[in-house]
Amino acid sequence: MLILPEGLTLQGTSAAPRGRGIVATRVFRPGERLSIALGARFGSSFSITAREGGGHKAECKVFKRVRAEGHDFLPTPVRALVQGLLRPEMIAEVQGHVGGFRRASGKLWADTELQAMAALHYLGRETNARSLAEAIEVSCKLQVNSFNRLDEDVGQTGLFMNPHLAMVNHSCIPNAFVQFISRQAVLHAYREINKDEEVEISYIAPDVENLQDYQESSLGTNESLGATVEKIFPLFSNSLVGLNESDKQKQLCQGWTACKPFLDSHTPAHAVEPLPSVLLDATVYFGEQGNFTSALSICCFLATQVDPYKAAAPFAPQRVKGLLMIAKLLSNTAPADPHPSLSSIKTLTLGKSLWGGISKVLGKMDQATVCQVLLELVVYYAPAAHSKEWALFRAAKDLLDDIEALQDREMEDALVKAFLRNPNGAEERLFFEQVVLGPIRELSAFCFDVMDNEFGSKP
Ligand SMILES: C[S@@+](CC[C@H](N)C(=O)[O-])C[C@H]1O[C@@H](n2cnc3c(N)ncnc32)[C@H](O)[C@@H]1O
Repeated sequence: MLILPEGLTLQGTSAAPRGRGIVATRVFRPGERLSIALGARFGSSFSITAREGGGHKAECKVFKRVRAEGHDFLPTPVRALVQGLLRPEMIAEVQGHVGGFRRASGKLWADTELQAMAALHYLGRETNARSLAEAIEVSCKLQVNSFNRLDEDVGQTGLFMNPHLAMVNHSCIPNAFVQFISRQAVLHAYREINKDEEVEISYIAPDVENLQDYQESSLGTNESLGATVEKIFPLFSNSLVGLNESDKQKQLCQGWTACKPFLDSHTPAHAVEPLPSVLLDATVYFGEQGNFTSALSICCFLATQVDPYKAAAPFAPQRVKGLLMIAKLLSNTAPADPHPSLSSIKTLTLGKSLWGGISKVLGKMDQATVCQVLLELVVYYAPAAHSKEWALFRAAKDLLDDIEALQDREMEDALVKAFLRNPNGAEERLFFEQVVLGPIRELSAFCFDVMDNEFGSKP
């Protein structure tokens, strides 16, 4: 019997077309936490020598068998299944749709069967029709109900299962989303949720850790890319990981060409894939090269022309990340130098007129004030996007401290504080439009030229 947190109730039956679902019994404000759930972390494929303490005793025997066969590694789905079979109570009430898996694709069913056999083998259990059926059911349950996520300790993919969260149904227009904080999963309202309204998350939203069965590709958080802009780029994309510079360029040229139909149509569709992903990859590419100016104009475009359409809530995690990214890049591009030295090859590859245009905007804008406002927005929205424990929240706080320590900014600081106190006041809006939004829009206008310049011009 599931006992849900205050404000939520379980409705429906597993026989209903959508099965059971979670319904709000009171109003939740946008960004408000609906629940914090502890869950079982399954899988997390790992090197056995690295982390085997602290688990279920029976798992030690599994590790011994794996090692005895000359392996030091158990793939995530098999380890997850081993753990699921050892803790059946965690998944007793969730759906498995075994029939659906059997009917789905040959490969999915063959993988599921193979994983079930491997798990039984390493558990030392006999493989007969009954044990195989049990293992297959547990595997299906894990695939239907687990969140696919990275393990922050080891940086590898694992699964997260919580019986409450497993009851949340999918919507392409969700009213809630899940964020992971250490071992907890936090369910936030994405917009206002009314009493008696069903709580729904998107299983396919790229920014939240997705339910595993719907996740074909993920953005991931591979920290190894973080050498350039203090580990912030990896929060965006990892699809170029492992490629050398020339292959990255080639992949981006292909991606940029694939984007052209979306740009050249009468109604440009900037939030439609592959454009957002290609632009994200391009920021990683430019960032790795130290070409922060190009990365900046793309990030400004994403923040103004893409993210607000992909995620309407201003506290949506990707939007908060985008704001911090712009602030970081601005601090890497200041002060603007109208005559870049010959040594700044990456800047010169932009071409004289493009560089001239961007540097003119950088030269006339008040970069410290823009940074300060963006960082204040990050600090304001981060708790609703995630929590105050979010690395982005702390990074923004640290940068804000640096800005506040700057000398001779009393007037600018007062304007920022006035805006924060009353963002809808006429003068304050004007300040935001002219000092912050204006330059960001101007920088975003160079995005396509920057892309054309590096990845091929318009046909
Ligand atoms: C994580 S479970 C959600 C809880 C589930 N309804 C139950 O009763 O256990 C995912 C399963 O719920 C059902 N489901 C979730 N969202 C749905 C939707 N929008 N339309 C139809 N079925 C949905 C599908 O059967 C899916 O495999």
